[in-house]
Amino acid sequence: MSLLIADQLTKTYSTAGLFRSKASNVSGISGISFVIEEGMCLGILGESGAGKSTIGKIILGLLRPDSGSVTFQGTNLYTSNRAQQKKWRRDLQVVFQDSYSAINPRMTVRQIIAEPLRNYERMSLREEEHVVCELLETVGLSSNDMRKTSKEMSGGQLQRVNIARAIALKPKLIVLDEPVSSLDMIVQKQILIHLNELKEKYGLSYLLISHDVLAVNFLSDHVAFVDGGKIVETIETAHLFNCMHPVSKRMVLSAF
Ligand SMILES: Nc1ncnc2c1ncn2[C@@H]1O[C@H](COP(=O)(O)OP(=O)(O)OP(=O)(O)O)[C@@H](O)[C@H]1O
Repeated sequence: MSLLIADQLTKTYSTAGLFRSKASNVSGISGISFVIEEGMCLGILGESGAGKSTIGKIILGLLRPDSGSVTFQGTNLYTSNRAQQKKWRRDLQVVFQDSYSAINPRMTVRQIIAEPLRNYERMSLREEEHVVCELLETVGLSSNDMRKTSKEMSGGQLQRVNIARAIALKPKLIVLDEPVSSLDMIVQKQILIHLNELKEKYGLSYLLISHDVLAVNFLSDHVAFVDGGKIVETIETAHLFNCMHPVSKRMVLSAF
């Protein structure tokens, strides 16, 4: 069974025009279908306005599609009952682009990472501290970082904290929404290498949403190119240079 199946997702945004009485429809996404298998990374690659964030929000259960379905571990996200929702919220995690805004600045690193553990696991404070230490080491930070707040960390360190939090409950799938876009090149590479190691170590699956061909090329097994709200081409990353669609070609050629 595939881990996640997105089937014919469509979302149209309507905005009421300032001087118009009728609502006017503007673009969104249409007919978006893809599958993510266990242990695999699918990259969703597209230019600004292509529809990437809309797809990400729908997959995370944050934006109901007009039509189509998202099936995660055999459960339809938008018709699931409370018990099923609790399970998929645990197994489906996210790392966003902007590590600072994703984190409450008053919380310590320990509190940030422990939050999902407190929501889902019953453990003593001592056990919690032990797990947080292990998670910090897993993402290349030190247990001494536990008492720091986000203000005392760099963007790259904070993105590692976000990753530690995302893997704390041993999820099946992580949506990575432009996870390295706000970081400098060297830190980008470090984080991508780390995400790849975690994928191998824990058999994690990723949905990598990005405009960055190099990041997608590094981490993904398959790439779906999105343009104008539609998937225009899906290929194995190993064959990236054989892409056929003009938009895919333009993106690939401009990156290398
Ligand atoms: N809340 C909204 N109201 C109206 N239109 C929207 C809304 N959100 C997105 N859109 C439109 O839907 C289309 C897809 O937007 P989306 O944010 O999914 O693209 P994107 O690929 O994530 O872009 P970017 O990389 O710039 O964030 C765009 O044309 C955008 O203008």
